[in-house]
Amino acid sequence: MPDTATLTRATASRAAAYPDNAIDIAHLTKVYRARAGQAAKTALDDVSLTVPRGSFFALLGPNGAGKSTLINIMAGLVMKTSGSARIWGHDIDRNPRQSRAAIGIVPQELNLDPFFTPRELLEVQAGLYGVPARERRTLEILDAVGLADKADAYARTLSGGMRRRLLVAKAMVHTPPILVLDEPTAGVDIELRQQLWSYVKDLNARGTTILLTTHYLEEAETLCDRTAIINKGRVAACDTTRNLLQRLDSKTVIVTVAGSAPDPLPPSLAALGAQVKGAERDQICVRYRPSETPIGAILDAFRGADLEMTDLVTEETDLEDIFLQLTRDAA
Ligand SMILES: Nc1ncnc2c1ncn2[C@@H]1O[C@H](COP(=O)(O)OP(=O)(O)OP(=O)(O)O)[C@@H](O)[C@H]1O
Repeated sequence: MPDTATLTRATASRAAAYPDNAIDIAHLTKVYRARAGQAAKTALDDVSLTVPRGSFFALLGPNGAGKSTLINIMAGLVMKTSGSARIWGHDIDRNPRQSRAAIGIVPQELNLDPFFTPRELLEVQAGLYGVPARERRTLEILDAVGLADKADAYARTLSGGMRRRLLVAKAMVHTPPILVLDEPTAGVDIELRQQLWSYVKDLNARGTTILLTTHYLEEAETLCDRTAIINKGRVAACDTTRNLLQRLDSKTVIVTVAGSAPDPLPPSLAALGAQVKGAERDQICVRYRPSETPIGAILDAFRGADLEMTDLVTEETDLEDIFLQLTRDAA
């Protein structure tokens, strides 16, 4: 039977192998130095955030918010000014090799050597990461991203969507527990986008932690369980996507009426801030806070106004509303 010391050692090594947080960033600041007539630029300003192991995490922010800087620091490509970052439990300063090995990065740019075939590219990449030949999964990975039949085609003959998927494959050769995708679906058509997501979702279901930056907020909303919004180098919000969506406490009800809406609107509807919309002026919209106004009270106001309702829909707040509000508030 193993003794207590052995058990403790085993537990400790399991904890190191499976940290609670895949990424732990504390008080990270990056100032790009002034040069060639350009002033110094603070790209990250005291950023702290954690990405729990196994999560599908969205990192959102407008252009220039600091997302690429953050990713590049994690990948060991950009030097931080201050603060700390741990990748899969490895400090990027103290254990740079281990922290780099724990992460696979799919970059924004389609930077592939045009004279290599996908098979060669993955083999070279596996070599760079020191993956022994017998442990390489070149064809399996190419198959997973739908490129098995292009294994021996020159990269320059691949379409933009295929190159994007090849970059995902390249980031996966060393089987990192964390995959970072920087704007992976920019310029990728809907079908290929879905194919890419089905692969990435599958990776996540099998335990890979995913960090995604995207401009497609609906992608973040449907795929990601947690979301951080960064703006001007600062974290404006970081929460479960569901909590963020509830944060605005705002919904809109749109009622279509027979004929067109009366002008002016009856006082009971005007008091709710109702607005008339639609080419036929037959839609009356009311934006409300569900925590303050029950939907029943709004419907009562419509009934009281003696309008014939022919249709009714409610619209939830989406991530775009939250994103706009948070990035506008900080502007
Ligand atoms: N090498 C650099 N030298 C000086 N300033 C830089 C450098 N790289 C980035 N910046 C500046 O730092 C800020 C953050 O840039 P970063 O590329 O990290 O933002 P981003 O959120 O990734 O933007 P995008 O969505 O457009 O890629 C920007 O103002 C940018 O101009």
